[in-house]
Amino acid sequence: MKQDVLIRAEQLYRYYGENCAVKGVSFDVRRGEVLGFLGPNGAGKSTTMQMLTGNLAPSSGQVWINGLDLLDRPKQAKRGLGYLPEAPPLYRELTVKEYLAFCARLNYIPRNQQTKAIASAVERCGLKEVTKRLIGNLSKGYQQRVGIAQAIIHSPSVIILDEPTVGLDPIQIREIRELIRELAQEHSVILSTHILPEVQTICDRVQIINQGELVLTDTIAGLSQRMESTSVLVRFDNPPATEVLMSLRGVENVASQGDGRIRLRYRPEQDPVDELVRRAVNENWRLRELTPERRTLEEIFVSITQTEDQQEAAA
Ligand SMILES: Nc1ncnc2c1ncn2[C@@H]1O[C@H](COP(=O)(O)OP(=O)(O)OP(=O)(O)O)[C@@H](O)[C@H]1O
Repeated sequence: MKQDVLIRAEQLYRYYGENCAVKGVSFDVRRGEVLGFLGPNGAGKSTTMQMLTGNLAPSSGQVWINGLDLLDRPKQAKRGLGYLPEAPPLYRELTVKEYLAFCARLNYIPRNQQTKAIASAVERCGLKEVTKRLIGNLSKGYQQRVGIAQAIIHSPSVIILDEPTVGLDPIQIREIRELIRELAQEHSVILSTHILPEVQTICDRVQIINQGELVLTDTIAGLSQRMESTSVLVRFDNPPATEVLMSLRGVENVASQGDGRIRLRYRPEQDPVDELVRRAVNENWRLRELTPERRTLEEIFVSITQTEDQQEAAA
């Protein structure tokens, strides 16, 4: 396995009784990468995260962490991993410091290095002011920071965060995202989420899972490209016939919007705007408006994760 692949999942399957929740999921996470694992509720994100962290046995398939087979050598393999589950395992009756000391022991950090490891996690997660407070009395945002601190206390090469901002208020969300970005400078991160902007703002690469299957893997730059315009809204005082617009190179669909505007959809590699403007001038269509439309990430997500019937029902 190449040195810079920190996690490799190969053909992971997981059944719950008859229900196949994860179907043949394979991917790599490389050093320095922030991978967004995106999918609607029930898509199989948590099940996959639990298999990657050794908390749930796959029905079949394999996971390697830093080249170590997770099923064959679970103890050694897990040392390279930090995990923040959807419901972090916090002890509300302990102080932050007591809890992190407990986590340091759980992660087999040698006794003479524990104080340093705790101080570093406290510093990096912005917990300095609250080390003596009971976890149960902290705000949800601070509790999430404590959850992240326990995930990084043993300096793992990969951190897996399952829905880290769910239930937080907008300011806390912004702070936790900022913290994740900082952590990403030293660790590879897998971020499982159903929140699209989270992926856009934090990740380098995204994978979309739907009904247990990976349906898209792309870089954030590639995703931005998919969002580029493939339609344009136009309005003419002297509109040509629909057939004329249909005959423009690249145009696939012409739809009147009822307010005098017309939407032209075209193939991504064949932008018809230059020809349209030229002909509008030459043939006196009296062009009054021309607005390129961008697909939102949300639309791409819906088009990938819903069937045509579902999209029509939602429209
Ligand atoms: N312990 C379980 N027993 C039976 N079915 C389960 C169990 N855990 C999950 N499932 C089912 O497996 C499928 C995938 O669930 P999973 O929790 O992995 O999805 P998810 O993408 O993490 O969704 P969410 O964001 O809602 O947590 C769902 O159909 C769910 O009902």
